[in-house]
Amino acid sequence: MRILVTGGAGYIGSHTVKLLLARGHAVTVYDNLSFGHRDAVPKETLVVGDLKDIDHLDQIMVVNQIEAVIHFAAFAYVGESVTNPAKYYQNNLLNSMNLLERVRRLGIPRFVFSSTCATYGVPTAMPITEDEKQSPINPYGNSKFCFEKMLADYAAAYPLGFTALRYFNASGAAPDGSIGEDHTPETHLIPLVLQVALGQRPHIEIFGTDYPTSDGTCIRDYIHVDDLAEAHLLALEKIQPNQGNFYNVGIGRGYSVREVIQVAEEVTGKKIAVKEAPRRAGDPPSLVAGSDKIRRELGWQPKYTQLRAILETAWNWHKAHPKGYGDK
Ligand SMILES: NC(=O)c1ccc[n+]([C@@H]2O[C@H](COP(=O)([O-])OP(=O)(O)OC[C@H]3O[C@@H](n4cnc5c(N)ncnc54)[C@H](O)[C@@H]3O)[C@@H](O)[C@H]2O)c1
Ligand SMILES: O=c1ccn([C@@H]2O[C@H](COP(=O)(O)OP(=O)(O)O[C@H]3O[C@H](CO)[C@@H](O)[C@H](O)[C@H]3O)[C@@H](O)[C@H]2O)c(=O)[nH]1
Repeated sequence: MRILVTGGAGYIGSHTVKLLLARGHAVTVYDNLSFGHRDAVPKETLVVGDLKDIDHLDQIMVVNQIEAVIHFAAFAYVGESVTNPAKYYQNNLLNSMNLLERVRRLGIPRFVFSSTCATYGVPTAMPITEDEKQSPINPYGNSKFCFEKMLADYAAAYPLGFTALRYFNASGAAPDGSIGEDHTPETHLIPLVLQVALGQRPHIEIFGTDYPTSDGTCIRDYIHVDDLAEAHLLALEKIQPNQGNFYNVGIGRGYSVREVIQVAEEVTGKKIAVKEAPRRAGDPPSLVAGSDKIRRELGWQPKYTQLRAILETAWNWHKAHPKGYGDK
């Protein structure tokens, strides 16, 4: 398939591009490199461009005879979305909407969207199934939720098929050590913990120790980035015109912030200093995936089911690339 990957030079995008290429697809990456990295993708695949330059993007889709779009490009910091919602609605909703409209007009039949468990807000039951009411508690989650609705309306009215994958917490790195997680600024728990292990930070702050969880810290479902990548390939194969599907993608087991730190100490063999800090705005206490639907309907099966194995791949990447891609 000839596939456009927006945000393909980013963390999850680059791992998906690697898998798409390995499976013989023709890939065009469209990324403005605001967070992505030139070295994260083969240079012949990369078009540097911004989603808001919609005519440029349209031209790229026409020239490359695109048959499917995987849409990763977005801003993804939950905390920042609370203080700067405009930035999130502009990029994640308005720019996405413009892309979707061009996709429709060009008659491109397949669209895969990076959604998130942040669309559920504070769920009523755990693990979270796709039937859970979506009630986001931060602007980031709202921006993704609105776009899901737009996709559903488009698929009902037009010959477009889509799959929205609601990722839980992406983590880990390619096992061959070639690509990994490098955000500037870094706000994600696992890379920050590993930066402490590398001696690049004095301690990790634990955001909130009074949550209604087993040890008072937030619980998340950490899913290996290659297992996420595989979900995109399976989704692409199954998309049908006029149909839309929503799937949770997680391993179905939650780890608290303290547990992540403990496993990181085991994997790295280093003591990780911690500092207890107030809660971060917009964080739900616990998010764990019920992913039966994607297992059943797409035959998806995570290869990484233990945090330890996930952290080992992340640690390999961070040890070998202490400055990440070194371009920011
Ligand atoms: N990381 C997670 O745990 C997680 C969980 C759930 C959902 N998601 C979603 O998955 C997607 C990818 O997340 P990620 O962690 O890989 O983030 P990332 O920041 O590494 O990747 C996003 C990419 O999009 C690009 N981009 C952003 N705005 C753009 C624009 N206007 N034009 C062109 N390119 C643009 C960035 O340069 C970057 O390369 C996002 O949509 C995010 O919301 C991520
Ligand atoms: O220095 C830190 C950083 C994070 N946390 C906590 O660790 C957990 C995980 O945080 P983080 O790694 O920042 O991920 P999330 O905020 O859960 O967000 C990620 O996962 C979401 C799905 O859960 C996605 O939608 C987002 O795009 C993605 O950034 C949260 O409870 C944080 O409060 C800390 O305690 N200290």
